[in-house]
Amino acid sequence: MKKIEVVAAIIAHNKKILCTQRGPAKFEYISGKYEFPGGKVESGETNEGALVREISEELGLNVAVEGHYLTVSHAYPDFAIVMHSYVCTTESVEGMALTEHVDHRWLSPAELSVLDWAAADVPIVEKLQNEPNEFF
Ligand SMILES: Nc1nc2c([nH]c(=O)n2[C@H]2C[C@H](O)[C@@H](COP(=O)(O)OP(=O)(O)OP(=O)(O)O)O2)c(=O)[nH]1
Repeated sequence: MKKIEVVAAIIAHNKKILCTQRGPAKFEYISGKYEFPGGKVESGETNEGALVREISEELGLNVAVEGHYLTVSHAYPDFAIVMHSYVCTTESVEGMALTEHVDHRWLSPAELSVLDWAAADVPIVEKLQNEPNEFF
């Protein structure tokens, strides 16, 4: 089975977390799901470098990577992912513009479960809801 390595940003701002929604996708189990923005690591990149690049491309935001949060392995029916999540902060969200997502929400950890998350994200959402953090 194809295996991909992905980095994802838990962007904290004013004690809320940025949640982004994918548009229509090839696989129904990914289509329209909420996720943490990010993407695949390119060759020669560090995880942190890939994350800063992806967030700039997808959202026009300049983020600082504060630290590793949780790595999740998940097998979807057609491919498997290893996803490394990192807590990120940004000084300003002014001028944020979604280039790849169809919706975004800023939610507190307790509110995250109102969204329909990609399956691989569920362990991250659960950790965010169960463990207090200085950022949100
Ligand atoms: N960025 C991100 N991707 C996630 C999350 N959860 C999850 O299952 N994924 C999956 C969806 C995608 O199949 C893959 C991320 O790859 P990607 O964002 O680079 O790209 P993609 O497959 O949409 O696009 P492409 O570059 O292959 O055209 O990981 C998440 O929280 N963030």
